Amino acid sequence: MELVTTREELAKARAGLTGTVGVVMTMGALHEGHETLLRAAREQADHVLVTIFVNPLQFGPNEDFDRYPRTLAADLEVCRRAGADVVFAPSREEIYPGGEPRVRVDPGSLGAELEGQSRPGFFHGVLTVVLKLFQLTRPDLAFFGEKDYQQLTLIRRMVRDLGVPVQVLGVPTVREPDGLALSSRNRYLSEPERAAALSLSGALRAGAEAAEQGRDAGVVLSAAHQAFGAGTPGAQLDYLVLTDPDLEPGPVDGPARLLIAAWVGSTRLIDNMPIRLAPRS
Ligand SMILES: Nc1ncnc2c1ncn2[C@@H]1O[C@H](COP(=O)(O)OP(=O)(O)OP(=O)(O)O)[C@@H](O)[C@H]1O
Ligand SMILES: CC(C)(CO)[C@@H](O)C(=O)[O-]
Ligand code: BAL
Repeated sequence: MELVTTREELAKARAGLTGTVGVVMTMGALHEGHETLLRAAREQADHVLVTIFVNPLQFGPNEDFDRYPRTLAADLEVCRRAGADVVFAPSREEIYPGGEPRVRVDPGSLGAELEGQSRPGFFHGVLTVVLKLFQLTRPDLAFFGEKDYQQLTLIRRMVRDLGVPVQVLGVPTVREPDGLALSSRNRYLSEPERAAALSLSGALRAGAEAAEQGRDAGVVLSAAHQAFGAGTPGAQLDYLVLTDPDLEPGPVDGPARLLIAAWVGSTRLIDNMPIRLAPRS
């Protein structure tokens, strides 16, 4: 496995990869969720390229950019174990040599909703760096987690709308045995906060169960709200919504997605689950 930190080194390493290349983009602090993405890439592409970059552009002024966990040595071990060929871990200057870019990718109206409402500019930052990393790594396949479902949806839209020559593949969310979605930010949680964080997956599970019992969208959503309220105290709801699986506006029917975001202490967590509503008669 080769570690490269400059665009020039990356270009050389990329030129040496013959066959198909799968990319896994990360902000480091790798966990079993990332490893699952790496394994999916290993299985479906001839070569695996991992990027590790904590992208300042997607953090708001009062967010956790400075304290975001940076664990490069351990991350490289995970990448090696998962069979990555190349790891690109650039500095901020390497990605943004002229300072922060003035031209950014516009995520459209969905970029201002849900995550975008609480994190203004977040998706401009995400899509801009993802597009840049696509250009630098030139992958055939790109793997993103469903845990960040709105991000995955917007990356698919960008690829389609801007004609980026890459196939985007979504990987289902990896969870702890008790249901908590793995996330690098789980490291911030104290023990009582970790218990309160279970309210997110608990709410989604309650919604999914109501849907399995044939309940309509309104009942599914209120079951999820009730379960959230009944969880260990300490989680503050940001949003809990039931939407179309492509996050398109309009009535929901059949396949749908339940999405949640909540604050647990000073940590903001997100989660989501696929839901199948009985067709309305
Ligand atoms: N539990 C998970 N299951 C599947 N994929 C995941 C999971 N957690 C993260 N990913 C995916 O890994 C990729 C890199 O994500 P990132 O490095 O931001 O990790 P993260 O755990 O989501 O971090 P954060 O806590 O900052 O949200 C993204 O495509 C993300 O969706
Ligand atoms: C896609 C990504 C690597 C862009 O910085 C980031 O948003 C993430 O880790 O999900
Ligand atoms: N996991 C998505 C990146 C972020 O929350 O900043």
